Amino acid sequence: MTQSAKAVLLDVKEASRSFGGLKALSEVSLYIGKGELIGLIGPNGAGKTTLFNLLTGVYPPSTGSIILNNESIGGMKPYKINHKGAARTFQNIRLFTSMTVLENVKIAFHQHARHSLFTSMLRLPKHFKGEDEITQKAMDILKIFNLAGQCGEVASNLSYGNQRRLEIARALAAGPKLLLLDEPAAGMNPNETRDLMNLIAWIRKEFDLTILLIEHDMSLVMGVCDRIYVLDRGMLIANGTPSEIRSNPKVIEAYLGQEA
Ligand SMILES: Nc1ncnc2c1ncn2[C@@H]1O[C@H](COP(=O)(O)OP(=O)(O)OP(=O)(O)O)[C@@H](O)[C@H]1O
Repeated sequence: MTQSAKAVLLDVKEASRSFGGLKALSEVSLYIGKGELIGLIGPNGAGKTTLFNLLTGVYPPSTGSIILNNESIGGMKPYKINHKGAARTFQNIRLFTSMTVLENVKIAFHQHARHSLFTSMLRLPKHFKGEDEITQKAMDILKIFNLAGQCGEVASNLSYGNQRRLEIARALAAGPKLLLLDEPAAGMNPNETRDLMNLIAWIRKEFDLTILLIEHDMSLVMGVCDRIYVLDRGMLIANGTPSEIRSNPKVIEAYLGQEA
């Protein structure tokens, strides 16, 4: 796909981020077209999570611009970027572990719900209607992730694989246009990983999503992504289809360097 062939949802231009003397990202430019499923790979410390942190407002870029849906979001607060349509999951799962599975998803809906604090505080009829609607919507999402049967379970009681799935369910509840998944299959066994990848491909279509996926498992990224960006030591060293990336000498060198 060329950049002009499809509407661009995310456009990153020469984004850099330094931490003290360390340049974690160096003038990275990339785009993601609406509806694409894009992989982001690179050796340890390449800057993948830092890029996610810039895209979701954890840190502002030191220089450069980030455009989401034709709007500049670089340096916005995380909740604002979330409202603009970008939701993420984390490398280390971040659930409300003492809340139930259902509550974890409902919280994300509440952050986007229309009923006001005023109606909630006064417990007006509109509040209860809104609450019922949110419970129903949360249950619908949990069903997709096969977690409805465990909706009353405290999140920390779920298996590791299910906690990862719940985190994705929660991100979806925010109604994102762009879903950023940071190693969603980390710690899963091969069967869980395969199921998760099928699910990601399915939700992409069902929810009309654009997805950026960080993943270490190369065969998994190659199998599911339309295009792949490769970072190494903070710089973008390649961009292409899975087969182009597989045979790219710079990519092979970066990964061999890691093993050495
Ligand atoms: N908040 C921070 N303060 C200082 N240095 C940081 C910070 N965040 C990231 N870095 C550094 O920036 C570089 C890139 O880190 P980052 O976590 O983005 O890499 P990564 O590609 O996600 O790595 P991994 O695959 O190991 O998760 C590393 O050298 C890291 O130590």
